[in-house]
Amino acid sequence: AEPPAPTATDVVPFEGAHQAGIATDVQAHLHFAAFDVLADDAAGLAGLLRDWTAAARALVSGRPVGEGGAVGGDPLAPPADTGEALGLPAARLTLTVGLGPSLFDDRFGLAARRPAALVDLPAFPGDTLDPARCGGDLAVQACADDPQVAVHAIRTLSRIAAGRAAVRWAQLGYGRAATVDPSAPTPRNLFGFKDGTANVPGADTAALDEHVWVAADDALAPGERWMTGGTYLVARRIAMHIETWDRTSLAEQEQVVGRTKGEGAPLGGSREHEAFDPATLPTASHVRLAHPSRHGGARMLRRGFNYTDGATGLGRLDAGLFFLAYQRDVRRAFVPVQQALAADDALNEYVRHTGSGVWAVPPGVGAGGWWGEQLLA
Ligand SMILES: C=CC1=C(C)c2cc3[nH]c(cc4nc(cc5[nH]c(cc1n2)c(C)c5CCC(=O)O)C(CCC(=O)O)=C4C)c(C)c3C=C
Ligand SMILES: [Fe+2]
Repeated sequence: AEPPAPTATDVVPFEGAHQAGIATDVQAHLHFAAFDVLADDAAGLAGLLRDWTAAARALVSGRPVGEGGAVGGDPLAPPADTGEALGLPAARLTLTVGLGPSLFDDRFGLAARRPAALVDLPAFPGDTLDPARCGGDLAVQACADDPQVAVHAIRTLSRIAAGRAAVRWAQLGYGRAATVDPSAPTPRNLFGFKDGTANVPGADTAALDEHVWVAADDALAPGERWMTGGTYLVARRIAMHIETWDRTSLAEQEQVVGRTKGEGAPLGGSREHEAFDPATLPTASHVRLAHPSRHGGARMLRRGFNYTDGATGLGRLDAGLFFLAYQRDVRRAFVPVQQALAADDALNEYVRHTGSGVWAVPPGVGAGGWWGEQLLA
């Protein structure tokens, strides 16, 4: 039987000034993958990104990829599409691509095109990073309301990349651990607290222009002007010691975060979205230390997901937050905020950073365009 036609509300437009999957209302599921590029020149890299873009156009509209799709091609050849999303809706799938610092080396002749803002993240006190969960020449964030749709998308892109790029590490996530839609109920992280209350709203174009999108007047050097309209992504896989947290009193939990657990109100207040003075919160509380007032007004768009990856082997669940944050300049947002948190955050007793990456996220794709064309065409 023919798969049902995708409905308009199911399909997030692929083309635009900025890539989809950033200001887009957060979907319920994530499959994130970092890739090592195997192609050995810029033409090979550009070819991969063109092929990925063509596949992405089909995937986000709920169509199978390639000639003949999953079941309509040559019966003696492997199907172009793997088939597990046949009959599933487009599920608001978005695919968002990033280019890592390691891409800007001699392999592709891109050293002079590396944006100054694409810094290698410094080591932060307390980091316990696993190199097998760090870095990547490329990253793809697939978000969808159906986990199988997100997994099909990453599987398809990695299949198309055969011989040109290989998955370095990947992460599944669920439960929209942060929201960008202030009118939606704020989702909760695995510590049971609302997460995303003070986020940059995805519909607030002025705030996005100020805090998320790279602007033409960002003093970009000639070689890095391709980033205009783009943004920078930081990913951190943060293990949360939920068993320790679950033995902590409610009062202590609220002191650690700086907000109430039920309503999500700032401590001393009563409503989630009310204004507050961070100086009135406990000194080492997470919200006080992360607050823009301590960081020159810098904000980031948080788009993290909860994860649960089985058990640690030490009788604990391997669970946490796959923190994703988009910002105009990591040197002004993630880096100073994480420096403050790593030094003093009361939450540190309960969390460990185990994976990390930073990527330049090129601007959106126009009609007939492809990911990264501003850099590689
Ligand atoms: C470096 C940036 C941040 C990391 C890493 C981070 C980890 C982290 N956060 C929570 C839980 C909450 N965070 C909240 C607010 C909040 N967090 C950051 C930054 C990082 N968090 C910012 C900038 C803010 C907003 C501060 C503000 O402007 O008020 C909250 C409160 C609700 C909300 O506003 O979203 C919670 C809860 C966990 C559990 C965690 C690591 C596992
Ligand atoms: Fe936080």
